[in-house]
Amino acid sequence: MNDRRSVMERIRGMAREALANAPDEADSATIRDESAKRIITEADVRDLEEGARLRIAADARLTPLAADIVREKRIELVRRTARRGASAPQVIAIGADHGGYEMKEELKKFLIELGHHVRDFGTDSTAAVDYPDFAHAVARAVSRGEADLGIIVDAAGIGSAMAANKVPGVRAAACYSVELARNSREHNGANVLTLGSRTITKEQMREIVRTWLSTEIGEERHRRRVAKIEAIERQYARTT
Ligand SMILES: O=C(CO)[C@H](O)[C@H](O)COP(=O)(O)O
Repeated sequence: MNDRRSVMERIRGMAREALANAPDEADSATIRDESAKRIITEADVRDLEEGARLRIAADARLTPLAADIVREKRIELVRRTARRGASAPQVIAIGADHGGYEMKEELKKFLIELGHHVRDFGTDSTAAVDYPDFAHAVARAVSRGEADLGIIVDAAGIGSAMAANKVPGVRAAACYSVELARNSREHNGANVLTLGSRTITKEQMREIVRTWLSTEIGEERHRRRVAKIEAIERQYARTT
């Protein structure tokens, strides 16, 4: 039974990945597709014609020279954005305190249904614990690259965000709605989501998580601002 379920999950995951990678109708006129690259260099753009369209990954960066050529030749960059609900399988670290334990268990089932790999950092019951311990464990996994993203649940979702945001490289956002979830990814590149089990229903949790996972950071201006957040972090980083 478990084998059958895991085969079904893998098939669903592959279908989602294929959908996410399929070209958009609107992209059929794209002259070149460089969406597999994270860095677009001069070599990728120099032979494109004036006004050409170039399809690139949502989080791709352009070297200064490539950016100059794009500007000069008025090349249209078509950034690829993930379709709603169509995120590729990822490793997601999850955690909760006693107030978030039950919702964390629902969340775990939901993430597995979506085809993601879950690393559960506890807690494992409704016995009272301290949320910073669990928020820290999830945030550290994201910071070290042991998980792609993290989701933490406590009663309000606020304390866990505060704790997680102390960990270098973590941008945790407490989201109470689908709109905030989308905004936290598109504008702020949030890599940790915190939820308040007493502020949302299980159905809202699923919609918030689905949206959060299937939204990527958007336009150049948002990435520039996130880079500034990172620069502030570096400014205060201890060297000893
Ligand atoms: O929401 C939280 C942090 O943001 C905690 O879940 C909340 O503070 C726990 O409180 P209590 O010990 O009274 O259950």
